[in-house]
Parts: sequence; C-alpha cells; structure tokens
Amino acid sequence: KQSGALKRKLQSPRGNPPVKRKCKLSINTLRKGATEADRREEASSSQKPAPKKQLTGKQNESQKSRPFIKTSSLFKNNPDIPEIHRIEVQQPQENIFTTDSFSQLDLHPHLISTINNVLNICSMTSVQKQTIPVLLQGRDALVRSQTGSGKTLAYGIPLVQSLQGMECKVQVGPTAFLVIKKNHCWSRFSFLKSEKARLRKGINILISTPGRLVDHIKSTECIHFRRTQWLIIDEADRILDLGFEKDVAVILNALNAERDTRQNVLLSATLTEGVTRLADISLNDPISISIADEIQKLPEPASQTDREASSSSNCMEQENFAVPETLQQYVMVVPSKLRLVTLAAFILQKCKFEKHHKMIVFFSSCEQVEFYHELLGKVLSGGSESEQPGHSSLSSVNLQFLRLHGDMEQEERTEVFQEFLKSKTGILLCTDVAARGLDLPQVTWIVQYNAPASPAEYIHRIGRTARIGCRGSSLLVLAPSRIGSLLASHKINVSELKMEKVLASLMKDDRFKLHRPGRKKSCGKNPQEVRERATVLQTKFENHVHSSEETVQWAKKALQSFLCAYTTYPKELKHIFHIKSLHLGHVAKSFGLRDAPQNLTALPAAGSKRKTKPTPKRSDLLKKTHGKRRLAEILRSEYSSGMDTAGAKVKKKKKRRKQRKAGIQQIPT
Ligand SMILES: Nc1ncnc2c1ncn2[C@@H]1O[C@H](COP(=O)(O)OP(=O)(O)OP(=O)(O)O)[C@@H](O)[C@H]1O
Repeated sequence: KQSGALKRKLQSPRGNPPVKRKCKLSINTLRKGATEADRREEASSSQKPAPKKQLTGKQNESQKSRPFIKTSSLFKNNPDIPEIHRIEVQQPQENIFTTDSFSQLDLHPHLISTINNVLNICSMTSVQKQTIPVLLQGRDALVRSQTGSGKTLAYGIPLVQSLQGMECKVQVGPTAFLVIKKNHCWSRFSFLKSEKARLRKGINILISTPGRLVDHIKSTECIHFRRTQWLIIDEADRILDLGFEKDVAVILNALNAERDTRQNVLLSATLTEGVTRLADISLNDPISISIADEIQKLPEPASQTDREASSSSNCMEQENFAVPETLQQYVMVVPSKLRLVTLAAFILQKCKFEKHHKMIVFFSSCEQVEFYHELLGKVLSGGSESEQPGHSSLSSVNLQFLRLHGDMEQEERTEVFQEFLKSKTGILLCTDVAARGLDLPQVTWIVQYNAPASPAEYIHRIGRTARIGCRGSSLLVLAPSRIGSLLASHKINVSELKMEKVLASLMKDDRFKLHRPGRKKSCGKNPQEVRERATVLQTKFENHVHSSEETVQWAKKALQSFLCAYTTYPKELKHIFHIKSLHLGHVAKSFGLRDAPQNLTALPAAGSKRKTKPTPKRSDLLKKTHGKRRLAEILRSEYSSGMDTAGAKVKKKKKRRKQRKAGIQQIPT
C-alpha cells in the first residue's frame, strides 16, 4: 500500500492519481497482432507457479535453452511517443583545416620537421593557424574552437618553440611552464614517484589538476614560480564546473606573488559565463580567438570590454556551440521500460551486425557503468544462433565491453584507456570522466544513454567522435518529452532514430527467438516477432539480475544512483527531467528488476569499502536534494558515485583529496 502511495506521489506532481497513458501511434505497429505474446507474458507474470512436469533429459536440455517469457509486457502502458518535429536550425560551423603549412610560421626547423615527419602532420588546423602566431608574439589568448580541432598543438607548438629558444635546455628549472588540465589521467607521460623530489630538482613543464597543485603550493616548500613563463588553462569550463575556481585563484596568487610577467592561455571548446570570468582574472589584455565567430564573419573585438560583450552575446546567452560538420546527430525517444532492450539492440546492430564500429556509451553514475558493464557483457556476448543448422551465424564477432569511471583506480583507468585506444572495435561504458579532453581515434558512435546536464556537456560528449575531420555519429536516448524544441533552441540539429527500427535488429539474432512448436519460419521483420524477441531479451536480463540476491542488490544500487543523478538536473531542465515524472516500476525494468523496489537501500559505491547502511527513503532524498544546485554539480561530476546524499560533502571532500593525490604529471625533458 505504501509503495503504491509513493508511486502515485512520484508520478503526479499535483497529487492526482497517475493517468495510465495508452500507447498510440508509434509503437502501435509493434503492438498489432501481439495479443498472444501479451497473454503469455501476463499469464506468466501473474505469479502463479505453473505445475512442474517431469522432463526427460533431452526435454530438460531443450527447455533450458528455450527462453521462457516471464516478463510483464514491455509494450503496454507506455507513455505516448510524441512526434519529434525536426526544427531545422543553422548550426554554427567551423572549418577545421586550412591549406597552410607549419613552415609558413616562424618556427625552429627541428620543430617543423618533427611535426611533419614524426607527427605526420602537414597542414595547420584553423585554430592552430590563428593561435600559434599570437602565442609566438608573446600575447595572452582566450581560445575557443570545437572538440577535436587540434587545440593541444595550438599551444603545444609555441610552448616547445619557447623551450627550444632557451639557452640552457636541460636545467631550465623550477617549473618553467604550467599546464592545468581538468583531466589529469590521460597523459602519455609517466607519473612521478616522488613529486616533491622532482619539484625540488626543477622541471620544465608541469601538468597538473588545480587541486593537486594547490596541495603542493600549501605543503611543498621547494615549489616556486620565479621562472614560470607560461600558464595554460585547458578545459577551462570544466575546471569551473568541478568547483576548482578557488583553487585556480590560489594558483594565480602564488604565481603573481613571485613573478608578474607571464604568458597566459585559456582554452575550451565551449565558452561559458564562468570561462569569461576566469579569463578576466587570469589573462592580461588577451587576443580572443573563436573559430566559429570567424566563420560567421563576426568582427573581432578590439578591446577586452568589446570581447566580453561579444562573447557574452554569442556564446553565453544562447549557448550555441559549433559541432563538427562530419558529425551526424540522432535522438531516439524510448519509454523507460524499453530502454535497456533498445540499448542492447542498438549495440548489437552497430557492433555485431554492422561491425567496424567503436562506441562510447555515457551513463550518469559509476554504479550504472559497473552494473551495465556486467549485465550487457553477460547477456549479449557470445555468438548469435543461426536459424539453419550448419549455417554459420550472421556474426561470430564477440562484443568487447570496457568500462571507465571515476571510482576506478588510476592504474586500471589507464589500462582501460590504452586498451580501448588500441582496439578497432569495442564498447566503452563510461561516466563523464571520458567526456572531455580524451583523444580516441576511430570512435564512430557516441551514445548518451543518460541525458547530459547541459548543452556544453552534450557537446563535449559527442566531441569524442568526428575528430579532426573524421566521420562520426551520436545518439541521445530520451524518454518521451518536449526535447526537440530544447535542442533546437540551442541550435543543435538532430535527426530522429525510431526505436522500432533499432529493435528490429533483434531479428538477426536467434538467441532471442521465442521458440514455439509448429511455428512457421518467419520472413522479414514481423512486428509481433520483434516484440517477442525484445521480451525474450528483457527476460534474459531479468533472469540474470534475479539469479542471486547479490545481483538484485547491485541492480537496486545502480537504480538508486540513477535516481540520485536524475534529481541533479539544473532547474532550467527540470521541466524535462523531473524525478516526479519517472515511473519507478518502468524505470526498474531498465535495470532488469521485475518490480519497483520497495525500499531502496544504500550500498557501497563501486570500488569503495564503505559498509552498507540504510539510505533515506526516496521521498526524503527528494526533499534533501531539491533545489540544491551545488549538490547537483557534485553529483553529476564524474567523481560522483551518485549515491552519496547524506554526508556527501565530507565524503566528496575526502574523495577529491584522494583523486588529487594522483594529479601531477610531468613531461620529462
Ligand atoms: N594539423 C593537424 N593535422 C592533423 N591532425 C591533427 C592536427 N593537429 C592535431 N591533430 C590531431 O587531432 C586530434 C585532436 O586534437 P586535440 O586533442 O588537440 O583536439 P582538441 O581541440 O584539444 O579537442 P578537445 O576539445 O575535445 O579536447 C589529435 O589526434 C591530434 O594529434
């Protein structure tokens, strides 16, 4: 009774009983003629155990291999899927490449030959063409260009040129260049065993997260910045998202206290209000470089005040971001109950049947990554069954699932990153830890299974594909909502992908065929059979989840982390992503749970050694998190387990400190 009341409360903002909405148009095609499957599903879900028959050994074998549906209907009582009216918007575009070569710049011949012969790069990208001369002149710069457009070399080349020009090349000493990145984990350079000792000896280029550097400023006596000539702040907007603004201020004060002349560069693919604020405190009379602005022929602001006005009107208010021209963006509306099977069908379609795809799937919490990694790996891996005996299956490709999130140890993260980097195919399930700064060639699909919290996050996630002129596609999976207009308002051009089409790919995999005696061999994509196969697949997921109490708890933990993350959407998006609009029972299905959990209990975060203790009820959880923007930011960060509500601050602080401890890297000279 209680859970029913809670469900109603969660469903209806005004306290009215929830209206059971009927599925209309779009999934009707699948519903037609599905009555038999429905009856079977419903009969089996009525919880009356069927009388057990004695089976012969052979019957037993075949019974085991044949899926028996005990899954409640996936295709009933779903909300309507609204037609997405595609609103054509003119998306800001940037030209990535120029025809100009690096030899046109005033660079050291060694450097040019290294760029051409070692990096195999001949022509400059637009951002490089504009940024390198500015930095070679010694000016500060605020640089914005789309994901995967070569920003790293845009500051890396002038930086190395500057190193080359120094009289004493080896002992340049202490901390000549400082590069601050939000994401410290992916450097190709090894960690320092003893950071303090290295700092004492002096290093040329220090790459660090803000927090880690602040730790050293506060505790390492030998660190000094007398000779620091450059300060580069990369991924500037994310540094602010993660609440490092204070840390950046501490760093700037420490630098300014010892030396007042320095070249400063700030880079990001997305300029937000925070970045402009950071630019104000860290840059000195900067040149503003924005590639999209150039393409749209906007006049370059002459003064800092003009620049502020310009960047404010172009980037902050409308938040229109350029996306690579070679990127095709899709959105797919999927009712909660069908999310898991649709994701699975999509993975099979792309990575098994079409092959040659490398995919990244984004989730909103570490627990979900862990859970789906195990579940999808267990249920989807293995060869497809073929209908005809002796006939080779459509695909013998084994799916390779990898996982990456902030709760994993640094070493393991690096290993996974390297493995995914090398592989030609593979599916990386991850949190936003992989959303920025990672350069992973050959990724062809980005799937956002959980929607991002902001347009900027969306842009960075999809920016992991279609890099440096390559082709790529992205898919945003959404529950039915008014999302089309929201995307259009941010000038994001998406096409719709139909769920039914994706589910139809299950027809290629006979592991999900419902075996019925006397049934004729089907031809084509019979909607009823597609529904049956989706239900068989869902049953496999549910069977796996319910195979032990441990896996059930795991699923609940993942579900709870999803709900926590869901409460953290910023208020501008609450009308679309509000926890009250979720149907707990339907959402539970997408975690392989047969029913809505009655009491969600807190379990230790993935990888942590915390003891299990009761979590506040969902209603309390809502009260606690309601309107707390800061908590929202913390929860949605990649370092979040999504579980911590009570006492979150302390735990987060401790955790961040731990993360920071792995934060400094150095380029050996
Ligand atoms: N001029 C060039 N020609 C060809 N490839 C290049 C060039 N410059 C850089 N690249 C390659 O393009 C890829 C993307 O570059 P980079 O990671 O610097 O992009 P980015 O703009 O920093 O992206 P993000 O904003 O997502 O971090 C890298 O593999 C890099 O080696």
